Amino acid sequence: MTRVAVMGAGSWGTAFAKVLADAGTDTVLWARRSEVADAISARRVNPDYLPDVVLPANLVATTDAEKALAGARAVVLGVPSQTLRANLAGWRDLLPPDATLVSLAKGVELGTLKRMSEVIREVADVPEDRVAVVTGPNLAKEIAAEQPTATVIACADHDRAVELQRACSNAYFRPYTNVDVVGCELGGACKNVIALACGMAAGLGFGDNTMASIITRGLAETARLGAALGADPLTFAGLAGLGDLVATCASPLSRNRTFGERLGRGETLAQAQEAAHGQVAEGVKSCRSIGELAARNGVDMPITDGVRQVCHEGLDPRVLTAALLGRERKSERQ
Ligand SMILES: NC(=O)c1ccc[n+]([C@@H]2O[C@H](COP(=O)([O-])OP(=O)(O)OC[C@H]3O[C@@H](n4cnc5c(N)ncnc54)[C@H](O)[C@@H]3O)[C@@H](O)[C@H]2O)c1
Ligand SMILES: O=P(O)(O)OC[C@H](O)CO
Repeated sequence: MTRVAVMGAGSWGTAFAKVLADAGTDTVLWARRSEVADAISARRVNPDYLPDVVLPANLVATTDAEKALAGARAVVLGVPSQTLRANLAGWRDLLPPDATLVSLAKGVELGTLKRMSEVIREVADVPEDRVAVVTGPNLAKEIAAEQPTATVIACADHDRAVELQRACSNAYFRPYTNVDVVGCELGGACKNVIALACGMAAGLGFGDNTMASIITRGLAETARLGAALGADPLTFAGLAGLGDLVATCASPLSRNRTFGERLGRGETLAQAQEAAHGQVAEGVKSCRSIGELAARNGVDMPITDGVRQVCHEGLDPRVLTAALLGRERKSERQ
């Protein structure tokens, strides 16, 4: 792949740009703020998001979207889910014809209930085979520290997925391809909500049995939604499903898990948001859109619904625990 533009110099956009540059791919990183682009150009560091990481010398940073996008074979979108539509609309006229549009975001849009690939197709007016998704157990800070990681590149067009796979394969980053875009995206979006629940459990002082139970039942409700929306059930046993759930639910680096832990310790939504210092915990918004998507498709997602009630209706996490355990008894397969 000749050239890649990464749009968004937050934690993951910056780390993924480093992955591409370390793979030998000609990479340009677009930052919203000139301080960030200047620090990357002058000092090889992104002080706001990855202050301890030295970025590769071959990574170019700019605030000029036109310059970033010119001649790009792939355009990687590294902005938060709920801002993707507006950001992409601003770049639409600059997108190179036939470039692969790649989503890094893990969420479901509020209001439209669309997955990120659906938002991209709609805004950029491109067919599904031009849209890819990168997802999996990918905590940005660990990847930026070059710790070994696998990921999934999902695209309906297998050849495009392989092209991107080549562009980002390096000594510490191993991407697999998958044609199940729906399943991969749902896995990435739903695990943020389940990580909030695991964080709440940790904040309440519960241990590993509780975590394992939430992860496993969280996977069950994610897979139920996937089945209703046409995903391949096996995707949820892979990196985009179980892999990302385990990483996010267990890691103190996860913003979603950390946010949930604060709620579990009794902080309000506003207090937890303030402590997040503007870093995105996608599950806080996506618990609403995923819940609505589930309801629209007649799918029961009790953990997701409980997280929504804690975040947006002030439910006490202890009351949620009692409510989840007190539900009607049933078979594990239901
Ligand atoms: N951080 C991770 O470890 C990680 C890993 C995998 C996937 N993701 C996903 O990648 C997406 C981006 O996450 P991130 O961690 O890079 O987020 P972040 O908060 O670290 O950075 C967001 C970036 O988007 C830019 N941006 C553009 N428009 C914005 C707006 N209107 N509001 C806020 N920010 C705006 C910000 O300037 C910033 O550069 C999320 O969907 C997240 O779930 C993150
Ligand atoms: O920090 P989080 O909770 O957004 O999770 C980061 C990644 O999605 C983990 O794969």
